[in-house]
Amino acid sequence: MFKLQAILSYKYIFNGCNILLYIVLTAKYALNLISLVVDIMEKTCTDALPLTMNSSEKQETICIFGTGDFGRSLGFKMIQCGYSVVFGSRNPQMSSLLPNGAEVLSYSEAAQNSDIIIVAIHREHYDFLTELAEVLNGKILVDVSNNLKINQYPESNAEYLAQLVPGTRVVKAFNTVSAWALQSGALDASRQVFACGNDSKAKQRVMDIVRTLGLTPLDQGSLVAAKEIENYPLQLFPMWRFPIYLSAVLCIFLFFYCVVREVIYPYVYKKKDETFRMAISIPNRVFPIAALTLLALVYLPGVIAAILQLYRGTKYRRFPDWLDHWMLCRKQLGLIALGFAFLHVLYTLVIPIRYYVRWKLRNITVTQIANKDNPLSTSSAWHSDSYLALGILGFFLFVLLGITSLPSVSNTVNWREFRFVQSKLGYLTLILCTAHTLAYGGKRFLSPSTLRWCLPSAYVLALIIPCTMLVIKFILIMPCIDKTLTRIRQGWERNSKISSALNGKTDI
Ligand SMILES: Cc1cc2nc3c(=O)[nH]c(=O)nc-3n(C[C@H](O)[C@H](O)[C@H](O)COP(=O)(O)OP(=O)(O)OC[C@H]3O[C@@H](n4cnc5c(N)ncnc54)[C@H](O)[C@@H]3O)c2cc1C
Ligand SMILES: NC(=O)C1=CN([C@@H]2O[C@H](COP(=O)(O)OP(=O)(O)OC[C@H]3O[C@@H](n4cnc5c(N)ncnc54)[C@H](OP(=O)(O)O)[C@@H]3O)[C@@H](O)[C@H]2O)C=CC1
Ligand code: HEM
Ligand SMILES: [Fe+3]
Repeated sequence: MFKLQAILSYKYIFNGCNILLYIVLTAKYALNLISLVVDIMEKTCTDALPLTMNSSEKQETICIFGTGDFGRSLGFKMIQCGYSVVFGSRNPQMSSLLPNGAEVLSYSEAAQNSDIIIVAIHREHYDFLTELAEVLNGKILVDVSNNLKINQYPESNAEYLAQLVPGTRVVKAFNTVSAWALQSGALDASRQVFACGNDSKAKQRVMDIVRTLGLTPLDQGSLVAAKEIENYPLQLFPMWRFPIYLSAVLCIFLFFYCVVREVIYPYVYKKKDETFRMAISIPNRVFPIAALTLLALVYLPGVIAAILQLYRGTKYRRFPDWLDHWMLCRKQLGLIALGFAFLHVLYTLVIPIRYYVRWKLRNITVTQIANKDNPLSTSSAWHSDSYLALGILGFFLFVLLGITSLPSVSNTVNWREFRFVQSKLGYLTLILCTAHTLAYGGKRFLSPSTLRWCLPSAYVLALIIPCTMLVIKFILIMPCIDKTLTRIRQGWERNSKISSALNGKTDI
């Protein structure tokens, strides 16, 4: 008994010691943690110091020519960021519209105050700058101008400015940010500022200013790039145009195809009014078919490119323009396809609450009650469950592809991971969606009873491109062909081998 008590008290003491030790250790870790936090805070504070010092250092004077909308907005932003701003104007009186703290002088007086001059004037009014050539000599002129039309002038505005005042160093920048966004602070659109110029020091200084204003400079090279930069704000979704036209044409064609089969045909033969199908049934054919076809068209150019490379025996020859263009708008094609797949899923979700479907179900129930002998068909249950499961899995991967194409996500994965998702999982998505459609068709596939005016069911059309493409892809990944293709992609050339062999023969 005593022994037991002794053991127990020993155990308590031991436990007490353990707890004490635990408290001491916790306190020690807590102290360590606090000192670590203090360290980090001190470090952050000292790291923050140069920033505050920088802001006092950057009391640089910038001259802005033109007191119009853009000049004023840029001046406002620059003063906010700690620069001192001098405006050059035809009428140098201080207007209430100009930002507080700015100075307004005549153009030539203003130019003498800074070696960076932002020309916030329309190109049509640049002529007077030739008179200021002497004052402007050696200075950095920043051309911010835009045109009203793409390729409006033979040369870019920035190159024109450089020709007009040859002694200056012209840099193109800021044309992609709007006056409104600069002033309201709501830079929702784009923070990117494309910059180009022949003098790299001048370009770097302008890019430093861009950075200080909280924008992101993107170096586009020499002044030759100015034309492209000037066209950029005038373009309206250039990479989206072809995918949008293509999907519109596809949807219109499919819609009329289904109307002929499912509305006009029953009306002509059975005098039945089935026009209500145009609201949900037909769109729920058009959208999934368009989604599957567009998804196949995302992967088709890769297959065509591979065939071309195999045929040519080299990767060093350019693809035809149409293929290049097609390759470049695959992302947009894919995202439109994803949009259509979403529509298909939404239309599918409402199927059970449709009046027509409920009416049909009621009728089926009544007939079932009449002839009670209607056992569960396991094969039908398998059929419907399997095509639905394939659709759900396909849709899941489709959404995954869409998520990885968001810049915030794609920036966090490396190139190999991105290719894996986009290429490998992309093909898997295509296989699952094609299998979903094939399984949906089931035994009815190509059965003559489904033909109406010789037109097959719409989903048969949906399968043409994906199936053809998958068969070709399957052939391309056969080891013998894949090996040649991989060698070609690694730089091997068939002709150079033949020619070197020939050279070898002549040598002998
Ligand atoms: C929802 C959705 C979102 C998408 N988002 C994006 C996106 O954000 N960004 C994007 O780029 N695409 C996106 N796509 C499009 C598509 O997923 C990708 O373009 C995908 O990489 C295509 O895979 P692929 O295997 O056909 O082509 P790739 O892997 O690009 O190959 C195509 C062809 O390029 C050539 N090639 C490939 N590698 C080499 C090499 N090393 N040397 C020489 N030639 C080579 C070959 O000829 C090859 O056949 C999206 C698609 C969908 C459905
Ligand atoms: N507004 C915007 O959102 C953006 C504009 N830009 C570019 O910025 C430049 C200025 O645009 P914005 O401020 O909107 O235009 P505004 O018409 O509002 O201003 C232009 C300014 O140019 C000066 N100017 C000099 N000479 C002449 C002249 N002969 N006739 C008329 N004006 C003259 C004027 O200033 P003063 O009276 O003081 O002499 C005038 O206020 C343009 O090249 C434009 O393409 C670029 C990106 C966005
Ligand atoms: C959650 C995912 C999905 C579900 C639940 C689903 C469900 C369905 C259903 C119920 C049908 C039959 C529609 C009808 O009777 O008219 C159908 C057909 C079809 N689905 Fe899906 N689907 C899904 C995803 C997808 C995806 C991602 C694609 C392709 C990109 C796709 C392509 C098709 C096609 C082409 C048809 C045949 C259309 C027709 O001719 O009627 N589905 N799907
Ligand atoms: Fe395009």
